[in-house]
Amino acid sequence: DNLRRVHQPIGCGQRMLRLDQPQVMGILNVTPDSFSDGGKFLDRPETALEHAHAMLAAGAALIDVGGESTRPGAAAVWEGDEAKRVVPVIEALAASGAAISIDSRRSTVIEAALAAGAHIVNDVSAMRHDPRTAEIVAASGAPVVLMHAPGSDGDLHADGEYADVVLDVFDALRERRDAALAGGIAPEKILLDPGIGFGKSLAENLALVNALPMFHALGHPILFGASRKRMIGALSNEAPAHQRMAGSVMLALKAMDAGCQMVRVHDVAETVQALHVWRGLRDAALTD
Ligand SMILES: Nc1nc2ncc(COP(=O)(O)O)nc2c(=O)[nH]1
Repeated sequence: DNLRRVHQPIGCGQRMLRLDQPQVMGILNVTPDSFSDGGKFLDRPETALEHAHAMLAAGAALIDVGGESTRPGAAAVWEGDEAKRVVPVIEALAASGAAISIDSRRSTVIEAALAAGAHIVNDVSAMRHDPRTAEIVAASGAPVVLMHAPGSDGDLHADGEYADVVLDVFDALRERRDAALAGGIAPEKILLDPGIGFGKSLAENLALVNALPMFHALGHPILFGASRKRMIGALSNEAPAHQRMAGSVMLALKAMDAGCQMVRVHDVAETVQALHVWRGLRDAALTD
């Protein structure tokens, strides 16, 4: 039933999001300082909505709305302000029929986002930051992304101490999955994410990317997010964040080749175009 679970669609409001084809999640950071697109959308919500609709038109299956930058060293934002940033955008997007995930670690923000029309919860702390989150997610029936970050509940970028980063992240995700099940969240509502760039060195991030197929053994859809992250800059003569598109697309394809069900990206049009080529090549490999 693991195989069945990872291939069955997940609920997105009245619609279902198919996971038997890789899906593209478009990033909408409504924050002053997210590391690669900070500040563009915070002070003018209409530009945020335009950008979201452009990503949907370019083929994003859903929009991931975040109001707190998770960049290393980012200033903490009061949860009330975080909610004020994301709720209006989510309400407007939901009214237009878009599929939406809320990228937050705070139960009050998650609660407000779900009430505003978000369909999926994307918690970079894997529901460790806020003890109320599991009960809110369970009660809502919303699918939840559990992402690995080694820091304690506060610091997402505390250096992880790994004996073997792949096995340790695998075990940590299994533990968070089990905690979610114990909290009353159905297995088919859980997606997992290795948390590229969160408390991992370049070598550890690369090991995780190369071992992505292993994470299917946990029996849940895998979300992969490396878009514009520092590992790309580190591998491509320190290209600044906004110049990491080719590397981001390559990593998204690598994840899709590894069977990941969803990729979280800034550059949607380019990723979707690459996905079409990837699908063409894959389908050509199959003879009738
Ligand atoms: N599930 C998930 N959520 C995330 N949220 C924020 C960031 C940080 O990147 P951003 O500042 O570009 O959003 N990365 C992830 C990620 O890799 N996976």
